Amino acid sequence: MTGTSAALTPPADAIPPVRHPEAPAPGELLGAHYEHCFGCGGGQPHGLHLAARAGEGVTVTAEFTVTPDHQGAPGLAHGGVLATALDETLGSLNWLLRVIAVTGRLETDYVRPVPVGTVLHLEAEVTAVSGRKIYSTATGRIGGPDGPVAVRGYALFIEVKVDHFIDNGRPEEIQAAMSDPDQVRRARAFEVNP
Ligand SMILES: CCCCC/C=C\C/C=C\C/C=C\C/C=C\CCCC(=O)SCCNC(=O)CCNC(=O)[C@H](O)C(C)(C)COP(=O)(O)OP(=O)(O)OC[C@H]1O[C@@H](n2cnc3c(N)ncnc32)[C@H](O)[C@@H]1OP(=O)(O)O
Repeated sequence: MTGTSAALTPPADAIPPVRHPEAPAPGELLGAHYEHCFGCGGGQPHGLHLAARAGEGVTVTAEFTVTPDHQGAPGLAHGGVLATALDETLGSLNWLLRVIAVTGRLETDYVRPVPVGTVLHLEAEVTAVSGRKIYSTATGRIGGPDGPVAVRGYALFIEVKVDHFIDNGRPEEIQAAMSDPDQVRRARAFEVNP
């Protein structure tokens, strides 16, 4: 069984997403949005180290290698970790819109078990935008980019300002991020929307 709830159905006045003119070219790696992000950061030893690449339009592809650190049942990926992979891939789409957004709702279908050692091939696209609401979907395949679907994700992201993090994040990490020129550059890039 698959499908999404009413909250993930774009309203009638939703519009197609618009790729930002300065979005990375198709094929370009997006890079981590934060060094200590569990989904994409290089500074998390047991993180997913998910690497997303811009696609055509408002799409991305990403790969995630399931390691023994990601198990739920013996030899199988934990469902919450797979949801994280979907969340991270879906979240990276917002960089192509140059919008900072957080996950409001994420729904998942688990279609096939994902063994340790698997490379999960993810693809995601923004399907619609309505005001601050960004609707997107993703699939994760095993055995190759054209292999069988193992997981599907459907999400609603909500646009926020940088202040969302500054006001809510623990001060230690916020201070460290604000002292990191790369992080500040990335945060500023979001703020110069045309
Ligand atoms: C130098 C300092 C550096 C700082 C860092 C700078 C840059 C960082 C760069 C990138 C980082 C960006 C994101 C991280 C990326 C990837 C990680 C993966 C993604 C995540 O892991 S991210 C963490 C998990 N995520 C949260 O931690 C969210 C917690 N949450 C909230 O913070 C609020 O809840 C919020 C903001 C979501 C909304 O709050 P709000 O007050 O702004 O807006 P409001 O409630 O009015 O909602 C507006 C419209 O969305 C609808 N709506 C809202 N929520 C809904 C739901 N759940 N279902 C259905 N509809 C929903 C309403 O119904 C309304 O719809 P309508 O307009 O039609 O009435």
